[in-house]
Amino acid sequence: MAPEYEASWWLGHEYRVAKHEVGVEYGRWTRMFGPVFRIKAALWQKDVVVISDNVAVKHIYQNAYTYVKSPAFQPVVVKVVGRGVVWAEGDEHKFQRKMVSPGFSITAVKKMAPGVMACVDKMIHRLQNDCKGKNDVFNMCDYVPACTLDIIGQVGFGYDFGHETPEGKAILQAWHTDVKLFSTFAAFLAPIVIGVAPWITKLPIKELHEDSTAKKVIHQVGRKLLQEPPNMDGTDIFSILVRESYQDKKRPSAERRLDDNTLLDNILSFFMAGFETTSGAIQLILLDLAKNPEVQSKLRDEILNADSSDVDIIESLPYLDAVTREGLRLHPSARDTHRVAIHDDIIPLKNPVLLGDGTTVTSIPVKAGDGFTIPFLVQNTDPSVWGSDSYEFKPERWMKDGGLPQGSELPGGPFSNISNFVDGPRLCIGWRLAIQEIKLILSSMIKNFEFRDTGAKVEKYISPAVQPFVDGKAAQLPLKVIPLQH
Ligand code: HEM
Repeated sequence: MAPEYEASWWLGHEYRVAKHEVGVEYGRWTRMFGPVFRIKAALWQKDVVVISDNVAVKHIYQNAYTYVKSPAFQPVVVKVVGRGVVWAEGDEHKFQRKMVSPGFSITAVKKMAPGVMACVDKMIHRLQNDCKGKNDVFNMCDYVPACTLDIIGQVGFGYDFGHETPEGKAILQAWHTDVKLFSTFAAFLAPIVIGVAPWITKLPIKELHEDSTAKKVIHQVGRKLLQEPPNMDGTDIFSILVRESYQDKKRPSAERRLDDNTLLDNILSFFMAGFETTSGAIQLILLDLAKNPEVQSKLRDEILNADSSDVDIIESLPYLDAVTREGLRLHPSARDTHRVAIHDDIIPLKNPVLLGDGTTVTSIPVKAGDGFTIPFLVQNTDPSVWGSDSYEFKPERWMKDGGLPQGSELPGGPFSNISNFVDGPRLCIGWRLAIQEIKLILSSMIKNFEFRDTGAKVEKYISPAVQPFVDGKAAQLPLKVIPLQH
């Protein structure tokens, strides 16, 4: 158990976790107590087990229908992302996941590359136009999130959600408001109160029932598109999913198809799960590059030498690849994920755990209702696995022989064995698209600009995904931007 004296009498250890930078408290306690320990939950709820033992975490992910997202938050999830794949559990999840997967296949994501590039070019031109002097400082949060939103509009819908369109403006404005709100004490407390008293979500309070701005916009645009015949050549996710269901409608198929509401809720889920996560990771990698000018110029040399706009060539540049892997390792887009067991089970452990009573266990007995929190950054930066420089940004480790730990020492998952996209039946469906976006955005930015650190102390907090903060203000990443002529 994390030290009792560090817990607030009514907020447990949870508020301490939220008040500190992402991963700091989990990391400190893991160093003190090992990869399995308990913390006190807020409002006198059951203790939560914080677990970064890789074998245990894999077990939790692989048994995704035993370890579910907290049912108490479902009404909140519905409000934000609707009843799509992010919300669904059990058989409904299996069904929806199968139906939406064609939208994220290797072939589908490859075909999205020109759309992604068009949005990246728009952002590059915008930043070039805004650069007046040689040493201008820009808040990257005004540029990168607008670009990743634009990308999801393009690849999700084949629709322009650029920052200058009314729809894009409405979603970005709502996002800025939400980011500020999420970092407040009230936002910390609200989900916990809902967890304790789920009936609160049924109270006749307008704000609890009104759809989010993004939900309204996406459904409005989607309904218009659904009136039209399916686009049989469209490479966007919406067209692919409509086509799939359209073909199903014509085929005498026993399989249920996605109804229009579920289809639109899924598109909404891709927006919400895909735009802020990707933009946060890109921004924090840009900060690493600004703080490490020699890495930045090595990367620029590689990009300029390749001298190519061919997406396949850019995506396979070895140093860009190493920068992407290292950047993601250090900057998971979420602080943690939480699961609740719906029936009794036994979780195996990689390393035995010494209990408070002096006994040692090699597995954890689980009772229905037990809660587990998996801290992403702790998993990616374990010094006993990555070495004493585990917190440092060193892309070279991905390139040199023997620079990487054995796969069996790492969390696992679809990309580089790092924790960012989780694993098992609920692993991030958009991970290939995210990697493509990160590489294409970084390569264009580094080719066209030099980024320098301003000396501002940038910190990482959850709001609701990991965000850069300066002086307690959310969505702040000031960087000196110097346009380059080639
Ligand atoms: C760097 C970028 C990204 C990161 C780090 C990331 C991370 C994650 C994580 C950790 C989860 C699991 C959450 C949980 O179960 O607690 C997840 C799920 C999901 N992600 Fe991503 N994501 C990224 C980009 C994207 C993109 C670009 C899309 C789509 C356009 C997307 C769509 C989804 C969806 C739909 C789920 C739910 C999957 C399911 O439950 O079956 N993500 N993502």
